Amino acid sequence: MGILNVTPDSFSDGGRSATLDAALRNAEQMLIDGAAMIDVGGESTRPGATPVSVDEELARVCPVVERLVSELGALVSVDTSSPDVMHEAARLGAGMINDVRALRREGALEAAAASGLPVCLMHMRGEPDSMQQHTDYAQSIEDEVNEFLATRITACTAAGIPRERLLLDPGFGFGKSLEDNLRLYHRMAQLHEFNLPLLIGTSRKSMIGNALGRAVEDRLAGNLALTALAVREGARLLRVHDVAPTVDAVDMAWAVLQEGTIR
Ligand SMILES: Nc1nc2[nH]c(S[C@@H](C(=O)O)c3ccccc3)nc2c(=O)[nH]1
Repeated sequence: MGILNVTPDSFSDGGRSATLDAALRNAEQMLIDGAAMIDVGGESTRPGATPVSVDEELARVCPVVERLVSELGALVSVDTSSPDVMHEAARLGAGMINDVRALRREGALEAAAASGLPVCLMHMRGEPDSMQQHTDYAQSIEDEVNEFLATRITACTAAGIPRERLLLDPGFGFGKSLEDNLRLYHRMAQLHEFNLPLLIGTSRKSMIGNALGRAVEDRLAGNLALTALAVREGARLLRVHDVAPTVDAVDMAWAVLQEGTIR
């Protein structure tokens, strides 16, 4: 899963059309490099970021989703917590909803159910602008994550979203300390008890920066190590910025795990 940020702070030049063309070129390259899916996010979940209005998020996301689908025939996931954005993106041909708030926003369960799309449920404690204050957990991090995801799966099935449409994501970096992230990564296979596909997102995140003392632009090697481990632990989707190197890391790990077969 290639990450496509369409927040203005992810493009130095600002300007919507420049952003749109740049986004499409970026997405096309990720597809050429082997991405199975493009994740389009219009709300920067940066801690402390000012919340984006729904209209602004729609203005950023919808033109990109529409062109990715119509011009590139891409499988697009939309990284949003907003019911309106879910609805519009599904209408424009998005193939998956990726919600870092696991459909907890008012109306999100209903919008996701109505969309008929697969949904990735991710664990986050609190809200992006407060999550890093709450990194002390009463119970173990892995039990906190499992319990949370179990409740969200129940909420989804109760809202008419069949569990076969769900994917799970432990939410690395969302309200978690380095120790939490490493411990959770080591126990990732515990999530297989739900028998649902796992999506893992660690690309360029501070867990790599903190573990290695690397700036955000120097975290690729760290994430390739994590990628190989995630493949071994049975993860099925890896949400990354650097698609080409990640495809090699996945293929190499897969060749070992499948004893010599390579795609
Ligand atoms: N499913 C799934 N969706 C995701 N969206 C993101 S945004 C994150 C980033 O660093 O990309 C981020 C966090 C904080 C600020 C900016 C960007 N992370 C994930 C993830 O780990 N899993």
